[in-house]
Amino acid sequence: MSKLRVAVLGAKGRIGSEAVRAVEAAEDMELVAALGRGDGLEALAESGAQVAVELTTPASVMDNLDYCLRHGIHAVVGTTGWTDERLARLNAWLDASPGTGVLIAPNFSIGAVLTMKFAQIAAPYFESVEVVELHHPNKVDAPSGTATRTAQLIAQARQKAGSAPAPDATATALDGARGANVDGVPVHAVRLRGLLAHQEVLLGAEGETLTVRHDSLHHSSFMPGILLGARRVVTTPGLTFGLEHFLDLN
Ligand SMILES: NC(=O)c1ccc[n+]([C@@H]2O[C@H](COP(=O)([O-])OP(=O)(O)OC[C@H]3O[C@@H](n4cnc5c(N)ncnc54)[C@H](O)[C@@H]3O)[C@@H](O)[C@H]2O)c1
Ligand SMILES: O=C(O)C1=N[C@H](C(=O)O)CCC1
Repeated sequence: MSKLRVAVLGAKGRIGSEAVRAVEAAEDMELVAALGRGDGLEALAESGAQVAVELTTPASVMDNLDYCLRHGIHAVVGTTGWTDERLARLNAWLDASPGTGVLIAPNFSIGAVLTMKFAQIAAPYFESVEVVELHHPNKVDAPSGTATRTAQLIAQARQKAGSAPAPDATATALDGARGANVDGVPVHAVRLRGLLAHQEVLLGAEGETLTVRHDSLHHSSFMPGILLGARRVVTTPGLTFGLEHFLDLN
């Protein structure tokens, strides 16, 4: 059986360098390109890459995906910074490249995906819910893509259930003290040397609280999700948002 030809973009970065090693170690994959900042994208088409694993920066991801979709190269994207406007642009490119698939995964780790699922299930049963994400201090965006997605999923679940807004009597607050408001859910971002990627969803009701916590302790936690994404995206045209769709969790 022929091997899946995979390229990694952001190959010298924290997660990209781990992805290079994971693809090289996968028996059913061949690493055909490993590109860093400043490397020409033409190496993707010239190498015959079927899938590009995009792990760069919010500033670079759109140009890289534009190239991939113009060349019919599927993409597995871990880079953050997704807005409605960016998703609309990506969907337009996908419409012009029928048969090509893109997976955007706010988080590739199974534990983080399950955290989001558990939070979604629990959210309508508690009056209060807030998200705290904690990351290494080299992270350039806040709140994390995972926390933003978690808050959006919580808000959707509460809206569907007809939940009331969470109680909050705050009348005066320093800017930022109550976190960022993501669809009505407060999201707090901590940046601390020694951490990698962590998240707590705090839920509260009269007389009880529930905390759903996940810790990524090493970048290896993201690798099974990236490899699964690469295997599945080649037969899944269009946009898939969230690894849960490839884990049959929906
Ligand atoms: N979805 C997930 O599970 C997951 C997990 C970890 C990190 N991330 C995200 O992945 C991204 C990268 O994170 P990181 O910690 O590895 O950052 P990093 O800064 O260590 O790595 C990014 C790398 O991309 C390179 N780069 C920038 N522009 C490029 C371009 N045009 N072409 C090729 N390479 C380019 C940079 O030089 C750098 O080496 C961030 O958005 C982060 O939030 C996602
Ligand atoms: O280290 C990072 O940067 C991470 N980014 C993703 C996010 O913003 O959610 C996933 C976790 C690690």
